[in-house]
Amino acid sequence: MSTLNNSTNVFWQECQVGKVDRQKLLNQKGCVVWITGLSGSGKSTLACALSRELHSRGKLSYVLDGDNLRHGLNKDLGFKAEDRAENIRRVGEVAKLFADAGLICIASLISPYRKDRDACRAMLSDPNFIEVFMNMPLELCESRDAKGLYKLARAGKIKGFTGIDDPYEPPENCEIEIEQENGVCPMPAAMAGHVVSYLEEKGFLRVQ
Ligand SMILES: Nc1ncnc2c1ncn2[C@@H]1O[C@H](COP(=O)(O)OS(=O)(=O)O)[C@@H](OP(=O)(O)O)[C@H]1O
Ligand SMILES: Nc1ncnc2c1ncn2[C@@H]1O[C@H](COP(=O)(O)OP(=O)(O)O)[C@@H](O)[C@H]1O
Repeated sequence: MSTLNNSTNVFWQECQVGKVDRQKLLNQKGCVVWITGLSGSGKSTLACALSRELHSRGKLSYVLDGDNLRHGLNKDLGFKAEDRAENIRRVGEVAKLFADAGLICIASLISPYRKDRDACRAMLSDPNFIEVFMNMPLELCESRDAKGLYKLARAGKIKGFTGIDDPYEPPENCEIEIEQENGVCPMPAAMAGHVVSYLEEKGFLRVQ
């Protein structure tokens, strides 16, 4: 039986130290960089390169990777649509906490359904949710097949695999799109640089 929506008679507790104080301490603004795309599109690679680049600039970030979270927080969830929705909802809530802590939270999940990603966007105030679309062709992702999962999906040994027999709905209004240039995928450092430039331009890497 579901116990969702059972939190009644609970009250919000305020604390004297708030987000603005934490941001001053860190000299940065908390936000969520949400990386979406097919398996093998380079989400984790970008997340790590971005976290490394921010670290080298003295900026505090934390990566929430779909694969990793499914080892703990989300180990009870599978890949049917409602499980993916709950996966995204939970990660959205955790990312919101990290952003409130003043961190640049980097979430890298397939997050294939538009409405689930949009619900996360709605959870945060809009400029603080930066959606990055890894727009890599299925053929490239499948040719990489770092984990051998596409092969298993093609052989029918994994059912409901994103891009094969489960849909991926590309974003319609993402803040950043990473694409191949002349048929070549940008290097990880270049992809990270693209996101860092955006964060810099929008004022997330300082507190005035
Ligand atoms: N059916 C199916 N479809 C897609 N992916 C699958 C599936 N089964 C297992 N995997 C592995 O799970 C990783 C995706 O987890 P996510 O939490 O990011 O998925 S989702 O956002 O809930 O759709 C994904 O990791 P990445 O390759 O890093 O994307 C896969 O390794
Ligand atoms: N920009 C890139 N250039 C070359 N290879 C890449 C790039 N991004 C990712 N890869 C390679 O593609 C594979 C899948 O990348 P990964 O980051 O694990 O994707 P995802 O997290 O979306 O599943 C890995 O072997 C990785 O080294």
